[in-house]
Amino acid sequence: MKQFLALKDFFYEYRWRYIIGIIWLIAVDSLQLIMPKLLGAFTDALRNGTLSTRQLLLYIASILVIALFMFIFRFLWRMYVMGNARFLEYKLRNDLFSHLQTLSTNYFNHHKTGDLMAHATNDINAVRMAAGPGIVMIFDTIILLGTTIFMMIQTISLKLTIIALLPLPFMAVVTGRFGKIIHHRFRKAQESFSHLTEKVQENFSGIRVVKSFVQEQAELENFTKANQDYVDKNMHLVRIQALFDPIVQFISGISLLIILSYGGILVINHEITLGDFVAFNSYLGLLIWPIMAIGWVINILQRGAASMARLNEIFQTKPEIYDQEGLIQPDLQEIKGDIRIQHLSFAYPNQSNKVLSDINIHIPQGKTLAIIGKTGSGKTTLVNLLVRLYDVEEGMIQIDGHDIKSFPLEVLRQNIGYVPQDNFLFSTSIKENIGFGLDSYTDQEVEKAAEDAQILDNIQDFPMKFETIVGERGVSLSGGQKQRVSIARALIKNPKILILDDSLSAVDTKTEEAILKRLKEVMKERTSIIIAHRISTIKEADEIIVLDEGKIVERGTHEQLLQLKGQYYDLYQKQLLEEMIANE
Ligand SMILES: Nc1ncnc2c1ncn2[C@@H]1O[C@H](COP(=O)(O)OP(=O)(O)OP(=O)(O)O)[C@@H](O)[C@H]1O
Repeated sequence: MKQFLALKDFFYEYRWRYIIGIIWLIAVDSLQLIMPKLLGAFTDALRNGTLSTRQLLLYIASILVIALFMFIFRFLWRMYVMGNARFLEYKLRNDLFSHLQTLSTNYFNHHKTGDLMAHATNDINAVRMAAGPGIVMIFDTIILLGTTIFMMIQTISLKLTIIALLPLPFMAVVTGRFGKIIHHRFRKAQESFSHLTEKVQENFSGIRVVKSFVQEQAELENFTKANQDYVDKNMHLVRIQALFDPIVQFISGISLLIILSYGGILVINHEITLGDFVAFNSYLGLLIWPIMAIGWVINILQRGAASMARLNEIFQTKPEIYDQEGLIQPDLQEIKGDIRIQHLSFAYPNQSNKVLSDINIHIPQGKTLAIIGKTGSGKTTLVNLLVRLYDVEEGMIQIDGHDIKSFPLEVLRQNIGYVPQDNFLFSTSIKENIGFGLDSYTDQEVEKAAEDAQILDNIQDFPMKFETIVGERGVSLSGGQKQRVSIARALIKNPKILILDDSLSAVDTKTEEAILKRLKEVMKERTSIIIAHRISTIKEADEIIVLDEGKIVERGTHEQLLQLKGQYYDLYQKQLLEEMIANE
């Protein structure tokens, strides 16, 4: 249970709510104990024929008042204790989300989104159950068991109590065992459900591929299989749940049988009164729940502890990229944009082969560097290192003469406008997508960024203009429109460094020319890095480097590279030929 130590601050902060909740719980339990005695006295008075109308009314009034107070106190303890559990759930989920946000890209490369979602739902839920119903059950079980048994022995009969309670430990064992099996089967059903939803989600987001490959029938069969599996797992669960109730009823039935037979004899022998017999019966009814709860509470706490252990593991994971003490210079709050890369070599974490080898580049402030090269040659990796999605191990990247690790991470990233290759858009309006990186922005700023990215005309043509919702991952926009919204999102930050990773590949050459012309204007004072496969995108750059298997194999201006008659020249010739054929 040491896993819960991580929550000690929460329990301390909310201790009064717990204490007050438990006081209300004790009040409910105490009132519950009066009921059987009242019933017993009522029965005796009935049997002896001494019950007057006034007394009858008094009994009715007492039962009503007790029931009313129990109603109020039950409401109160639930509000306090269960409410606390909800606060804990809220805090844990928030903490988890904000911690996950700090973790590095590499962490997400190795952890599936589905697993992270499971932590955020199932694990947090299990901890909530332990911190709410779990705690209540512990107290309730102890209080009710202790006091009820005390009342049975003290006010009725020790012998009858011992004999009647004999079958009940079996109930605790049965509940514990059943609880485990039910939980296991429940988990299996949950997993099957996750698989089913994953299938559906994938099918719908990939619906264009499914349709164009005429795979509807095959997909339907896959879905039916997954759906069948889900129903099978649920039937498995229902079977065990259906067995559980009758077994509990059976065991409590045995106790009842003992009371009827042995208690009956005691009444006949005048060792206890008929009222005692009735009261004893009611006490036994009160015991069923706490005894069942022993098994449940053990399961709930075990499950909560296992989930807490999984969450603790995430909380203890440190981000790989962070502001390192000793390296960081907090007063570096500005970036001008002079970039120098020296003897940079890089391999991805836990990989032996180098993706970049001995890279040396200098991009003076305001100049443009273009990177071209085959797929997989390391272009994206190089810019990922510049925005510190990964950290450099060998060699150095400097901005304005300082190692990039000396800049606070936030300053570094705020000053770089990065348009990544995948152009991820959020399923919200175009306006919010463009303003994504800013705390506040005006409509004019959004329009200006859209204009600079040459997307303003397109947006004006949409009926909802900037309020157009782009659909999940931006599906309702064309590839080229998505790219330009992503560029606008980078430009609105007014970055000192702009990085375009293959960001113009989906626009036609005319639009590309227009964007580049505009960008030239916008980026006059800024440093730019443009990655592309098309020479038309990069030929105006101040320097072009050609990457091949992580090494710079050629470098210079467009003209210089053509004169080299190497890879760049070959590519240029090939693209010229393609263009000619396309124009014919
Ligand atoms: N997260 C990663 N973990 C391990 N290897 C990676 C990772 N990302 C990329 N790589 C590998 O690094 C190499 C360079 O990839 P990179 O994405 O930098 O190439 P690229 O030149 O940008 O390619 P493209 O033009 O297709 O975008 C590739 O061999 C790729 O498989």
